[in-house]
Amino acid sequence: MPTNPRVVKAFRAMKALGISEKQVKPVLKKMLKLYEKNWELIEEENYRALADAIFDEEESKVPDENDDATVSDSFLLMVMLCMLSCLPISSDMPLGYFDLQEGTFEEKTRISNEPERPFKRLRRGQDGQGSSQPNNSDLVLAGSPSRKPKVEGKVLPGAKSQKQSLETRNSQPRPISLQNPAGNISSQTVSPGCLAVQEHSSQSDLSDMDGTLLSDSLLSWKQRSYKGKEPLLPEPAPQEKRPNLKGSSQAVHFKDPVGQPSAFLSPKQKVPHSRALIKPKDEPFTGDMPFEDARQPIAIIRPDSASKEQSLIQRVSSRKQHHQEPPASQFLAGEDMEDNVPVSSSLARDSCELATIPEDSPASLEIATSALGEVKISLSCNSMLGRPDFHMPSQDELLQSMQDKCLRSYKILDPNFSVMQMLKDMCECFLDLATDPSHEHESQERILNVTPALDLLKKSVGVGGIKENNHVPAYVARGSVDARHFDEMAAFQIPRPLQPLNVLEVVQVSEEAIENGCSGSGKVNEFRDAEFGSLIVVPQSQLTPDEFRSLHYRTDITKGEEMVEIPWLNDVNSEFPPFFNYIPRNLIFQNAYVNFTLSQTRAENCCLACIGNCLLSSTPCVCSNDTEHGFAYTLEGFVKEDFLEDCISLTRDPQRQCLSYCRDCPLERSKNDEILEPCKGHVKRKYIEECWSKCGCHKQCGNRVVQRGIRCKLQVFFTPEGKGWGLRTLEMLPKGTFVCEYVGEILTNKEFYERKMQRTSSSKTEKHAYPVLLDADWCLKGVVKDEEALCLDSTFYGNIARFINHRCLDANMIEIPVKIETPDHHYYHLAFFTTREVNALEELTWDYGIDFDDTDQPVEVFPCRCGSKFCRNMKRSNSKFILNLYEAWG
Ligand SMILES: C[S@@+](CC[C@H](N)C(=O)[O-])C[C@H]1O[C@@H](n2cnc3c(N)ncnc32)[C@H](O)[C@@H]1O
Repeated sequence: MPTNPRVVKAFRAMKALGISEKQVKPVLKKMLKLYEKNWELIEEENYRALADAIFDEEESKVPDENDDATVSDSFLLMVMLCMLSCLPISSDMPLGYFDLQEGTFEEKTRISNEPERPFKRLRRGQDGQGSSQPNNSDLVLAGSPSRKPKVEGKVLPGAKSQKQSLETRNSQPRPISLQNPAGNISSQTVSPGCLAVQEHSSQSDLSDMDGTLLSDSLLSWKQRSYKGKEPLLPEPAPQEKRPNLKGSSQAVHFKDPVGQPSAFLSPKQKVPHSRALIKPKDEPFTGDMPFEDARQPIAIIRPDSASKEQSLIQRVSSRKQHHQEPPASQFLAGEDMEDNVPVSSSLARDSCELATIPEDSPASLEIATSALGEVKISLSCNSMLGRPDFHMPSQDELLQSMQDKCLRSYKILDPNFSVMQMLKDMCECFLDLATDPSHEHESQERILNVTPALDLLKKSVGVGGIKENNHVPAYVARGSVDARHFDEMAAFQIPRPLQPLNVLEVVQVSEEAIENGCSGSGKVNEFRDAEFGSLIVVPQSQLTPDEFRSLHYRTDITKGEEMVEIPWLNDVNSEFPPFFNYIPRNLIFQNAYVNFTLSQTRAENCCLACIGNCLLSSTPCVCSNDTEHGFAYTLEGFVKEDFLEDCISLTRDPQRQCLSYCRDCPLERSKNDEILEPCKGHVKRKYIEECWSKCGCHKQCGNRVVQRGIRCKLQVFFTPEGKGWGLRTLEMLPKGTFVCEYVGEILTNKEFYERKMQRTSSSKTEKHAYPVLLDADWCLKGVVKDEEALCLDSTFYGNIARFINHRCLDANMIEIPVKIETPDHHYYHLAFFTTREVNALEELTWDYGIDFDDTDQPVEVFPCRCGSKFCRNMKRSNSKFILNLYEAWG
């Protein structure tokens, strides 16, 4: 339980709305971070901000169209929220005794076997079990059809008066009625927190409510939350459908659709003893999920809105297609450009609209939309024209400034909040930043980053079809700004085919351009001089410096750091691999305590007396002590079958998997939260111990596999399933083959969280690699110190493993901790070995152990496209899932 009384109060207030602690916690945490623990902002208007944020969170979950209960749930929440604005919540109000009047909102009977969406509000009965501790009852729950109590009552509650409402709430716990299998209604007292229920006190309340609940605020909620969905807000209940207000008037009626006691999988409940929360998912798996990478700009806007009707010629971007189309047209606007670059008539849109915000500020905003729903926003900060102090603010600066402004001015929850106004403010922020001398240095750097790419474009005729004279200032033309030139928007690029690109030539030119100093202010002037009327023309092909590098390392992404070359290939689209610094070994970022000293490795921990190959010795030396039956490797260099199988079953087999729980979990501690969560458990693992420099054996000793580095022929490739880049083998790999190690920066978990928070607060959207915890040892000793609670982050520095994608349960690789230079276990290497024979060209995968339900974890959850029949992020029936699991593990 939280000890902070403000946290308790917040929980209490939300509970009164039928929102469980489990729903509140993650959102409250985020808000505390966002508001820098400014509780006043959270507590304002009876925690309206908090309720709003929770509501948004629920709304953002993948909608299940068939789940009518979801709509009902959300609807109830809306209603309650409206209530909240009229009814102050008292801190000493008993929890959970709001009743829902028997009424007329019918929730359709759930007949499907599908697991339910994790709408937690109706499942508070299970919340108490919500920790991730293994729960024997889970199997039963998972195997049985999930059912949800049917909420019969749907009368909109009323508040006759605040006083009366409070009295009602402060009265004794009231019974709720459960409809038994025979359909009789029996009353029984339900403990607080069992169900989301709604308050009313008398018939007159109801009369009031018919008129009052469908108030503006509720309607605005409705509009906000249920755009385009089926009746979200019922008409005011017709008189004849009004509930019976007699004896049971303060009761909630549930009806179990099939007359069985209801059983639910609470979101945190796990299918038996699974390390990685093997549990059928609620999110529908659809093959047509939008691909993040398919973002494309769509239009050119003429800042001069007078000629807007002729000025917008749009380029088709087919977001739904997986394969991006080759560039079919140039970007242009205005008659003067039409001859220069042909535009496919089929690509032009008839129904484009251009909205312009009135010119009453130093900046103007134009929004172009098409019938296909594509939108382009153009900010024209007119007052910058000709200003000598103009410089380009970074996107981070701009967003941060905008964020501050939102918090200050709007406090986010202003019901009249207008995005248009916000965007106008954004123009103003831009203007402020662009003319603030204190940011000038940074901005210059940014310009330097941009210009080589532009220079290249100028020189490389044929790249994306840009003609010699058609390239223009990409980010500034006559005071108009195109956001794509913030480097955050690098992914937001126009697709260009690789084929016509003469790679060598491009790289040469780019290097030449950089060497010749074709960057910086000189270029800026050149751009300013470019004559394109008042158009913003976006060059069709832009290579960022990172892309230049990627091209350069096309034949070896490791930059020569490994024994083998690892090329990359993209035959799906024209995306380049993300830029990162290739390192073949882990590097300490800053505070991690990793001691590699020779003196630390005591004589009794290494095989000083060995010579040659330890595996050939008649008695295994001390370096095999960590493994039960001698060395872990065979003479051929593979992990031994029994050891490997042991490792596999420890992580995959529900019967064998074993989680241990820290008393004081460093992971939770590192979040620096007011509300400390209990440890979520860490998988117990087996280690391999390799010989090291202090040992007497040869470098080619059979007990030195991981430290000798990558030997397999690998390739980084762009996956066609929408997982981004992946790693595959170009040769057949026998079972137990060492593939590579997970290499990255060694961070303390505190450092990692700080990094994560920075990324969140700066709204960075770049894709990043997955951090892995080095937590195998955390529960074996007492309290792990912060500087010893480590993880590896390969976002900025890493090796080839940063491209390995996740596969639920039956991945073809497994990660095994390998101890090499340090005798203690808080730092170790994480090595990938094949779990079976892997064919040439097969993608290499591992199970990240991710819980797709848990948003409060170090890693960010993604919609899984692993394709495994054990996928934990797929909608499937419980029974089939369990069947698959038992098929796999007997
Ligand atoms: C370690 S990176 C793997 C390389 C990544 N695909 C890339 O393009 O750089 C992890 C990220 O890859 C993506 N990813 C990995 N496995 C996936 C899967 N099974 N389904 C969908 N996306 C996946 C997610 O975006 C995840 O955050």
